[in-house]
Amino acid sequence: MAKVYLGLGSNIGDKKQHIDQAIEMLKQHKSIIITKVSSYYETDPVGYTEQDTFLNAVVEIYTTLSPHHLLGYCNGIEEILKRKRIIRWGPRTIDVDLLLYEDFIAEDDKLTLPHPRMKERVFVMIPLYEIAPNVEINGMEIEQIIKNLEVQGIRKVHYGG
Ligand SMILES: Nc1ncnc2c1ncn2[C@@H]1O[C@H](COP(=O)(O)OP(=O)(O)OP(=O)(O)O)[C@@H](O)[C@H]1O
Ligand SMILES: Nc1nc2c(c(=O)[nH]1)N=C(CO)CN2
Repeated sequence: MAKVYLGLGSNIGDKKQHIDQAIEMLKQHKSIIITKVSSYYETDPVGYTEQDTFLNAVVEIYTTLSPHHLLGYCNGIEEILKRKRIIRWGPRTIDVDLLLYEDFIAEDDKLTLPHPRMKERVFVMIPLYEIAPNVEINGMEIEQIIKNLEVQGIRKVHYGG
């Protein structure tokens, strides 16, 4: 079984419902076990800023799927939740990114591991740190990476009940 971290993001419609649905679909796969789910964070848009705030979270899973099969399943979740690719880094109902797959390093036309932009993204690093405070990315400690991040707005969301 491989330990994998996935990043989830939504900024269209009912953002929480989209993230909940993506997690539900991950749970439904017989070769995926979800072991940790971070808090949900409201985050300012990064990259393309003329869009609504995002809801972001990170999950830890164990899977027997290969990296490319897992990417295919994650892309399927995006399709079911009607994600449209119109603007690069633009609005989306759901984005499911492979952040880390064990300590695999990969780079081909479909998949780069670790995710190439994760270390610059507060919306990834803060939820990841919450559930994996000792993880290393490209040989760097997560605490060190977080110390060097530029300021990007992020607020933990507290749901009642
Ligand atoms: N680690 C990865 N996780 C998810 N997709 C990846 C990864 N590495 C490469 N890709 C490729 O990137 C392509 C574009 O992904 P996507 O449309 O989700 O990008 P984005 O979310 O808009 O931007 P970003 O890649 O900066 O998060 C996907 O079709 C996929 O093949
Ligand atoms: N806050 C935030 N900004 C983004 C996000 C995201 O998930 N959250 N995803 C992007 C492309 O993957 C681009 N910008």
